[in-house]
Amino acid sequence: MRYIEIKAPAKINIGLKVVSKRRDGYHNLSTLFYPINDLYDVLKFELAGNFSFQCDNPNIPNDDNNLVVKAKNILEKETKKRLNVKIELLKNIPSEAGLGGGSSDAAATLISLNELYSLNFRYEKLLELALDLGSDVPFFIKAKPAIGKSRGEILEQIDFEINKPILIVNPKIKISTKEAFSFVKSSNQEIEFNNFLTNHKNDFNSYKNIFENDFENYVFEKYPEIKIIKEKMYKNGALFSSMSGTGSTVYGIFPDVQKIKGLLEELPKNYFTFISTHEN
Ligand SMILES: C[C@@](CO)(OP(=O)(O)O)[C@H](O)COP(=O)(O)OP(=O)(O)OC[C@H]1O[C@@H](n2ccc(N)nc2=O)[C@H](O)[C@@H]1O
Ligand SMILES: Nc1ncnc2c1ncn2[C@@H]1O[C@H](COP(=O)(O)OP(=O)(O)O)[C@@H](O)[C@H]1O
Repeated sequence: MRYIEIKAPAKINIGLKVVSKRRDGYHNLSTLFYPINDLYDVLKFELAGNFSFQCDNPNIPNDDNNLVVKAKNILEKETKKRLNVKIELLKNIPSEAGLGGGSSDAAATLISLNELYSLNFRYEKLLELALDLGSDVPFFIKAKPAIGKSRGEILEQIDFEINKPILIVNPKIKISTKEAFSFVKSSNQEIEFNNFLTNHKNDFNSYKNIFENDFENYVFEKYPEIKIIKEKMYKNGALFSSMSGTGSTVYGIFPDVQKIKGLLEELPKNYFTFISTHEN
């Protein structure tokens, strides 16, 4: 095999509690990661005479600071092999948006190069390498709905599917994850996902009582425009709405696409919007 093309999906966080601050500077989290399979970046890998990397979005780093290049470098260090590969990245997922785009690209690179070069790294080893690249990266190795603990690397996959359309709105406000963590207050509370979902899986209306995002307080106060998006989601019939990750993306689960169309009319035209109907 000389060529691999792969889709790197976005994620949303359904509930995101910052449980406690750790000695290593990171925070323990309690969240449910959910992949958005129909919103994805595309990565192309081709064996070549030397290494090259190209990204179609000029606002994303195209050097060693790109998580794709970092993932390639980590594999070179681990295997002590030069990986002469031509990589192309086509971005669709907004960045610094709480949708995990860069993390997903990094995971897709680990998976693809493992296959292309027959490196034979197993799932557990890939998870370890992924965590060195970022807290969100381990989830994307499988990209299946999972409860995340610790920094996000302790993953419990669960049988969970949202069978309703999800509207994703990004107001193009960039939020640094590091900055958001520096302002957030730890709650010392974990979300009891398994208990709750056993009885309320499809009862999206009841999610708002239990699935909170601890970053909303700080982010909504700094950028009231983001809070307004969530309010508009509910006003237009969302069953559940929340900010994803550290923002600025807000998503809403709706009973039908018709209600979403009404809301789209009300949103500024420069916003990024996407309706996920869960197709691949
Ligand atoms: C908050 C989450 C929730 O899914 O999503 P995003 O909003 O970024 O998408 C993630 O945990 C983000 O993961 P990721 O974007 O990989 O973060 P990292 O590169 O590991 O860390 C960036 C910075 O955020 C802080 N950080 C991150 C994760 C964590 N569990 N505790 C932290 O304190 C640290 O200050 C770190 O230096
Ligand atoms: N492949 C990539 N795609 C997007 N951002 C990247 C990538 N590689 C590195 N970055 C950097 O990572 C940061 C944001 O990553 P991203 O995953 O888009 O944010 P978030 O986790 O908030 O969704 C930005 O500072 C960006 O410059």
